[in-house]
Amino acid sequence: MATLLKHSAKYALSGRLARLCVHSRHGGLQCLQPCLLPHQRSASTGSKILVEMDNSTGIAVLTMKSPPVNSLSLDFLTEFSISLEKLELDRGCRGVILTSALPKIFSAGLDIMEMCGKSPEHCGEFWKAVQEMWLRLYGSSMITIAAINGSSPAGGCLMALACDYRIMAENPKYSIGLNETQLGIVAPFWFKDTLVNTVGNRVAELSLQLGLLYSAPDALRTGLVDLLVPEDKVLSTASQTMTQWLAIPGENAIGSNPRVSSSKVDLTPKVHMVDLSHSSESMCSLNWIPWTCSNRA
Ligand SMILES: CCCC/C=C/CC(=O)SCCNC(=O)CCNC(=O)[C@H](O)C(C)(C)COP(=O)(O)OP(=O)(O)OC[C@H]1O[C@@H](n2cnc3c(N)ncnc32)[C@H](O)[C@@H]1OP(=O)(O)O
Repeated sequence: MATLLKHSAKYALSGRLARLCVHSRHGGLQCLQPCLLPHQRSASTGSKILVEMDNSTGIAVLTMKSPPVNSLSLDFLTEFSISLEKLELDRGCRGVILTSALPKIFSAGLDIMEMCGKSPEHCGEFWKAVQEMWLRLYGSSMITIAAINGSSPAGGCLMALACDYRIMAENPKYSIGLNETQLGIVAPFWFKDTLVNTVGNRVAELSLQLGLLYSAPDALRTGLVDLLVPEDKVLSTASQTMTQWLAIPGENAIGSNPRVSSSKVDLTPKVHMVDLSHSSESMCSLNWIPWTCSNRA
């Protein structure tokens, strides 16, 4: 039982993770959920995001559940940022695993309908929400791991790139990448910077110029994701990886205990980011919609 409780402490997440089974000392498979005490976990759900927090490990699972494709609408982005902010303010939360409840899709990226025929005010509000999502995720003082259990084009890829570590299902049918160019859009510079920070200049250059979507194996080869695992192991591997990351002593690792206050997080070492507001302006001034923006002649 002690071993099992230790495992429970390690993996004890309500809902999806809590349903994980481990080998007990006695050889059989045991489900962790019955071992969890109610006070160890909490769950909150909005219409598009489910947050499951395990207080014994300090790990939260943030599950996107907005059919059909977890597109990043204004409502979605608002709920996402609020969820992340709440976790950030919860000093017991040290790590966040981002995943999807939808089969085959992590996120389809920005919701195209939000940018189609909308007023400049709406575009501005929407774009601000995109930036807010990225800032919250990228600048988080918690360890963030993307458990990519489906395709993740464009803004979906950006979300994954904003995390500290990416684990993807090794399904060759799933693809990931910043494919904006294929849609006739130029990815904003901070999308580009986030990609460069992960895969380096040359791969980023080719990816962005050609709007490449990588299959899971190719994404691993280029360094776009860090690890491929069988689909049914994505979440459990993310949990194990998180435990390793959280074991790094606090002085050396943002996100370890004691938590660094989010107000003290300095983004500059991670990205050369200046004024994001231009993206909003250019989107509106170009009257940006995917299928009317052409590439340069
Ligand atoms: C300053 C400018 C900055 C610009 C930055 C842009 C970044 C972006 O994120 S732009 C958005 C780019 N996204 C994409 O290109 C993804 C397009 N979608 C797909 O490739 C596929 O839909 C999928 C691989 C995600 C899923 O394929 P699947 O075959 O399973 O499903 P579908 O039949 O294609 O789609 C189902 C359903 O979902 C709607 N949909 C898909 N993507 C989006 C989206 N991004 N926004 C809104 N809605 C989307 C699709 O139209 C289908 O709807 P219906 O069932 O009603 O037809």
